[in-house]
Amino acid sequence: MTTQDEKEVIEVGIIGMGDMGKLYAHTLQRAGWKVNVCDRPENYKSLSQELKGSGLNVLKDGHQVSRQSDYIIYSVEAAFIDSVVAQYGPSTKVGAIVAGQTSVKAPEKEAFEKYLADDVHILSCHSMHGPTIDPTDQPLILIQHRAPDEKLRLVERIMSCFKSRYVYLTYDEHDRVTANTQAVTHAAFLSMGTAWKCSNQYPWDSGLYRGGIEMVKINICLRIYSNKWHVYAGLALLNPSAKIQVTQYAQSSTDLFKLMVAEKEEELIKRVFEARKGIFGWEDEEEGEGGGQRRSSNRDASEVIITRRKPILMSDKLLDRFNFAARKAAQLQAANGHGGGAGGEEDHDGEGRREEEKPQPPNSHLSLLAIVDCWHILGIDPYAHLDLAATPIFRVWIGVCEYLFRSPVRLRESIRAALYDHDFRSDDTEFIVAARGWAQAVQFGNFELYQQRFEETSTFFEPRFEEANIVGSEMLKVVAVPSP
Ligand SMILES: NC(=O)C1=CN([C@@H]2O[C@H](COP(=O)(O)OP(=O)(O)OC[C@H]3O[C@@H](n4cnc5c(N)ncnc54)[C@H](OP(=O)(O)O)[C@@H]3O)[C@@H](O)[C@H]2O)C=CC1
Ligand SMILES: O=C(O)C(=O)Cc1ccc(O)cc1
Repeated sequence: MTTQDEKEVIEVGIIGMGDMGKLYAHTLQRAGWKVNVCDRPENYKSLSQELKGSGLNVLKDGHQVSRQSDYIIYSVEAAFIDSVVAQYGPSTKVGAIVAGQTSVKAPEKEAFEKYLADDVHILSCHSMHGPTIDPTDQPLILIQHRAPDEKLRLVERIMSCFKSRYVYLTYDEHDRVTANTQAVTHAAFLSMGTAWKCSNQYPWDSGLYRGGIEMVKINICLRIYSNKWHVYAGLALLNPSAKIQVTQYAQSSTDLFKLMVAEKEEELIKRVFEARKGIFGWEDEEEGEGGGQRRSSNRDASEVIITRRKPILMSDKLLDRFNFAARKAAQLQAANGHGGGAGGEEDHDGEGRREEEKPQPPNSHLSLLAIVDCWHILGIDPYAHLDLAATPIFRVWIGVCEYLFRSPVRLRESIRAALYDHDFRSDDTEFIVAARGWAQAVQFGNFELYQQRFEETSTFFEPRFEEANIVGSEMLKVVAVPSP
């Protein structure tokens, strides 16, 4: 049967028409598949109204979707997966394939095994990007858990319209990898946000946060806080591996901070440079660089260089580009009468210099030193994850860490600032408290506590979300596409 013939007979079903469900439903429908969708029964009327004329077949509930679809994707909150599959799973059409979009797979696997009859296949998925990112070239994880190869081929044909890059993992591999890539990365950005909120100061107002790395920290942090808390809570609290990573991140931050306040210079340098060698492979005073093995053909060579060892993800030029995007967004925001700040300061200082020409103040960059230390202690190779399940945010995160660590001069400046520049002490103190607080929230597994922590900070930053999302999108666009 050709794919065109398959489109006549195969029906795709989506249960949960939130952001990801809608992205999937519209993309699949545009590719010519018949798509049955539903949200909660109480949303049936409003959803039917909203999707009138869209070509999507809106049904009342998950029973109806399950009974008539050949490939069903659950796209609901991770915390609800058990109860939703318990409800609709028994209605699944005989021989159908069932998948979940859930960001954490342990509860999904358990629910599918518990509630799905033996005559249905389990072949799950996870798009490694948010609903506003172009799925082209992004990793799309496929998990062939209980299904023959012919069903995998069918799923590949159906999903080909996303133009994503298939990555084949088991359920358990998925959770280990995403704990390393997503959970601990989010913990770092969530901690920055909480720390700034507890200092009761927007970082762009204090004058301490200028320059490309700062732009990344601020805008990605705000991007995360502008999203739905349940996505981050689910993937951290329900992933058995996430506790280890997030706890170590808080521990690494604390250990480094203690060396900083005690001004133990030698010990701090030793620890940071050991982590540098372990993660990036650069010897003590060696300037990390590509080695020029192979260059990406469709990019500026200074932006992405494929090396024998590791790709270089971030350059001065890219960071400058972020600064530029940030200034543009700030101007736009100011023009719209909303102030303007998360994107950077005015174009010129009193001396007529453009922002990027002003000397950049040194920064302890504790959050970056801590993540590299954390990867090193846990034996995580972040580069190995680039080919597997890297989200755009994770790529930006490795990129800025690599940028800081690449130059021994830059790294030593940061260590010096950490030890002797007390301007950052109070923010770093808040950061430690925040990192430990987030680690506890994950250890306790308490959704309410997580939601409360998340919302307290997101409310603080809300006025700047629009601006930060413009800049954040620009950053992710530039770094997001995996190197060929
Ligand atoms: N957002 C992201 O960046 C990504 C999210 N994911 C994962 O995808 C899944 C969906 O996320 P996302 O779309 O962002 O979240 P949303 O909150 O936007 O969507 C979830 C939808 O499922 C609905 N729902 C809940 N219970 C039922 C039910 N019994 N029957 C039908 N629908 C139901 C929700 O309704 P209600 O709001 O009333 O509860 C909501 O509309 C999550 O598991 C998430 O982890 C994966 C990749 C990226
Ligand atoms: O890139 C990130 O880490 C995001 O924040 C977006 C995201 C959230 C949840 C997922 O399951 C996949 C991607």
